Amino acid sequence: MLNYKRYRRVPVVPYPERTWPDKEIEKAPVWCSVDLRDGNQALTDPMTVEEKIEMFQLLLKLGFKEIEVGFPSASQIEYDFLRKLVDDNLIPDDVWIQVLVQCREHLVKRTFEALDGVKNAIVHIYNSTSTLQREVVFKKGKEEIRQIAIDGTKMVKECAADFKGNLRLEYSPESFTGTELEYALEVCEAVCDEWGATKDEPIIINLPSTVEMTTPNVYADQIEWMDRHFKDRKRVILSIHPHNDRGTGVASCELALLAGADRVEGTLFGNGERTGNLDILTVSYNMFSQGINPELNLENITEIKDVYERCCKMDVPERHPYAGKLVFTAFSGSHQDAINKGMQAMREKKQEWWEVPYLPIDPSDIGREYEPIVRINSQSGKGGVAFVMDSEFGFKLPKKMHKEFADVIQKIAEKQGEVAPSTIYETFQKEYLRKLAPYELIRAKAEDLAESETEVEVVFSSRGELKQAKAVGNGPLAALKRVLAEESGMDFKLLDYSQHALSQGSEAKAAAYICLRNNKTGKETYGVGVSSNITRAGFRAMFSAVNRLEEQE
Ligand SMILES: CC(=O)SCCNC(=O)CCNC(=O)[C@H](O)C(C)(C)COP(=O)(O)OP(=O)(O)OC[C@H]1O[C@@H](n2cnc3c(N)ncnc32)[C@H](O)[C@@H]1OP(=O)(O)O
Ligand SMILES: CC(C)C(=O)C(=O)O
Ligand SMILES: [Mg+2]
Repeated sequence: MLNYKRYRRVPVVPYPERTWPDKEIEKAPVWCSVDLRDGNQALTDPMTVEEKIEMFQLLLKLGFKEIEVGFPSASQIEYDFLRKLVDDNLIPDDVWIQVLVQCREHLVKRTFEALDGVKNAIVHIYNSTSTLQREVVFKKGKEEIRQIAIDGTKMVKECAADFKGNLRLEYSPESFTGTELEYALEVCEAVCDEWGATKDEPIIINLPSTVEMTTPNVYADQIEWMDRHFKDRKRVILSIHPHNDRGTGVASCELALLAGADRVEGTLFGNGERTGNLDILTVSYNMFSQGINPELNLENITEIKDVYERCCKMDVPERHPYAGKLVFTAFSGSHQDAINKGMQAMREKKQEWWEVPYLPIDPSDIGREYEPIVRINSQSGKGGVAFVMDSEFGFKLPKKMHKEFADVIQKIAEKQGEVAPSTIYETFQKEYLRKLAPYELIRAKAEDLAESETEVEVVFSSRGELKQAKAVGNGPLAALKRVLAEESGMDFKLLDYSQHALSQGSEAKAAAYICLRNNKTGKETYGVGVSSNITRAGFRAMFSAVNRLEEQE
């Protein structure tokens, strides 16, 4: 039996004054990417300097203005990377470079050496404040732990005196979510005071869920509580740094934004320690899907994914929100049908806003235009097959024909699994366009004899024998029907005819669809013809339908 009794419930914060549940996200926060630090420190194979540069360039392209580039005092690579950014002049003037360091003197000094020449720097210090870490890691009481934070602030202050660029301090009470709120506030206020933070020179107070321990509403309560208890809220930029241990990092972030956070730290695709950091892309695309400008350049998710996979040597899972290979694809019949109808309705209404069942956003808005929205397997239905024929090949099958053709594809799917669009098209050709026996049209001529009287003269092959025949009808198709009824000996009725252009311009082709019913058996079938000449397309469709009827007899 699962030994759940080994675990204790994390106490929630009693905070009935909370206001966040009535709020909405209305604008993007300040984003800070921690890919090159928190993401990088969690990789099996941390990024090389070259990979870090490629990732840095991507982050700039995406529009991040605050980027935590590493922990320069931790290793030579981290140090060298920051130096390369400075020496090669790779940092735009409007970008803040953030670096993480423990509250230890030699590390802070080394960090400032690495920062020499940076125009805008955020020095991020941290120490763990949680009950557990105080006891088992630091073996120190509250006073001493608070002193680590104050001492760290002093160390930064000292080094800052000689720093030439703009400098901002960030302080994180690491493992904030495992810390008593009053105590976390006390430590943060001590840091703010020591630093001398003011409204004009604010400090970043970053409240991480270093380990996600509770449901997102509890994190939101913790953030709102802090937001409303700072002595001087204006001197604080309230930042959050959610992790994703319970798989609810995105929800935690969104609720914490409602609760008053100004700034969000996270990574692309949620890379980071254990189950990762907050996925900034998902939160941003969620905003975008609600008509809010995420203030990041996210038009090409495929490029973002490529760079991420190359630099981090990790794969984005197929079901990952917005980026996963399968997230805009429907396999199941009712979804495909609804998507097909929704897209059609959008086109017909010429509607500006996006509203398609099962597709929260238009995949092409984020660079996902080349992947199929609909893929066919044995769970698919007629709407899906019709969608593929239309979107991939331009054939707008008449509604009544959807089932007939989908039944053919279903049999293939049941035998072999997924059916690729190319196979669907080959089957369509085999079943309709190249259904050339026993009767094949060679050539035909139609001449109007009177207002509703047309004579058709047709040369065709019948079971391999070349034949010629003439007939009159109230239109070319009616006349041709007579020829083929005579030749086949079948009694059939023309139930439906439709056509549409397949392509534009001088090479334009038309597709024609004809539905016949065999009066003896009651069976109905479609035939399809394509030609640059609309009458010939109709004739071909008639031959195709008659051949299919005869096959069924
Ligand atoms: C939640 C997070 O993501 S926090 C960031 C974590 N990231 C990293 O640690 C990656 C980079 N870190 C490193 O490369 C190394 O840890 C270094 C270079 C920073 C430090 O290396 P070392 O001093 O050799 O080892 P280590 O990190 O184990 O040091 C632990 C000591 O620092 C103390 N310490 C840990 N964190 C802090 C802190 N934030 N401030 C002050 N002291 C700290 C510990 O109590 C311990 O002290 P002790 O030696 O008296 O027991
Ligand atoms: C350094 C801090 C902010 C951190 O990464 C965490 O607590 O997760
Ligand atoms: Mg972290």
